[in-house]
Amino acid sequence: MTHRAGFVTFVGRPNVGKSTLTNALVGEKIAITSSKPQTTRRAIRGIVHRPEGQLIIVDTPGVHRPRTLLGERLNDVVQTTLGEVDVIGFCVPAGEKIGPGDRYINDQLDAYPKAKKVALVTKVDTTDRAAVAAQLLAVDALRDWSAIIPVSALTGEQLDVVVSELIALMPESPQLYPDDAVTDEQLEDRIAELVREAALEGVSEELPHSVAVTVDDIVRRDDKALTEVYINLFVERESQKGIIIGKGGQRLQQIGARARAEIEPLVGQQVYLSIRVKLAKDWQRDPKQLGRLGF
Ligand SMILES: Nc1nc2c(ncn2[C@@H]2O[C@H](COP(=O)(O)OP(=O)(O)OP(=O)(O)O)[C@@H](O)[C@H]2O)c(=O)[nH]1
Repeated sequence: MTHRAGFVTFVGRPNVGKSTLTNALVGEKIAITSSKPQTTRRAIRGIVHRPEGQLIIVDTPGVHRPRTLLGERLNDVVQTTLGEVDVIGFCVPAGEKIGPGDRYINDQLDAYPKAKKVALVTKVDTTDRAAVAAQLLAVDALRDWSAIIPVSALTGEQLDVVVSELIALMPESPQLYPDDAVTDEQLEDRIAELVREAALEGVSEELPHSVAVTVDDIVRRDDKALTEVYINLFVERESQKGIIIGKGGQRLQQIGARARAEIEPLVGQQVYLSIRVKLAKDWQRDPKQLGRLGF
């Protein structure tokens, strides 16, 4: 049997379900998701193993018109990734009409002639069969795709088809990662992302973009089965500190509890989580601060 392996990335407007699809295919949460657009900030790699091949999924930020330096850097991440992958999966939700944003991204794909292009009609569970069929036709008219696949990351419908079609498009290659690898993300980065995800839940539209999280220190205690995790959570304005912390520190406590529940299985033991909320004034527009925060 020929073994195939290679890289795929999903592109599409913010919020079309790229990260959720990545997690569903990998079978483990490696990318955080939220109902707020533009949650993903870095290229994250998830790995899918099958006897016939290996897929390395590079999850990228959604493409959008940049309004800040952070926005520009996120678009750069996408451009670099697109130039390096074997297959590009263009995502459009089943229940939303194809608009200028989708067309803009589709046009951009011409700049990457080496990559094979697949269309994924996502979130098919949100609409009926007739609407899905209509969307498949609309997507077909955009370009000559190597495949067009309807899928739901939520119900799992057609996930196996996505995997086998993508592997079939990969070059012949031995395994690129060991059998047990699900991601090449560092533990520290995964922890920071889980805290950011917890912080994004239940906040208003504007705040999510202002939140950045770094891990200060991870200490595995010798005297007991406990890992201490020290987190810095940055906001851009003094007023945002109050929103994150909440009355009597209540919101911050909830954020900590939610994040801890996800971090403990990753670390494999009980976690003490300390989150310090700090001000990094206008960090999204400041090159020096962006650098310090890892962008
Ligand atoms: N019903 C349904 N909802 C979905 C599905 N996939 C994703 N969603 C929801 O759509 C929203 C956005 O999903 P994400 O995976 O964060 O979208 P994204 O494209 O990665 O977004 P960015 O990181 O902003 O680019 C979340 O609220 C998901 O729960 C699906 O198959 N069915």
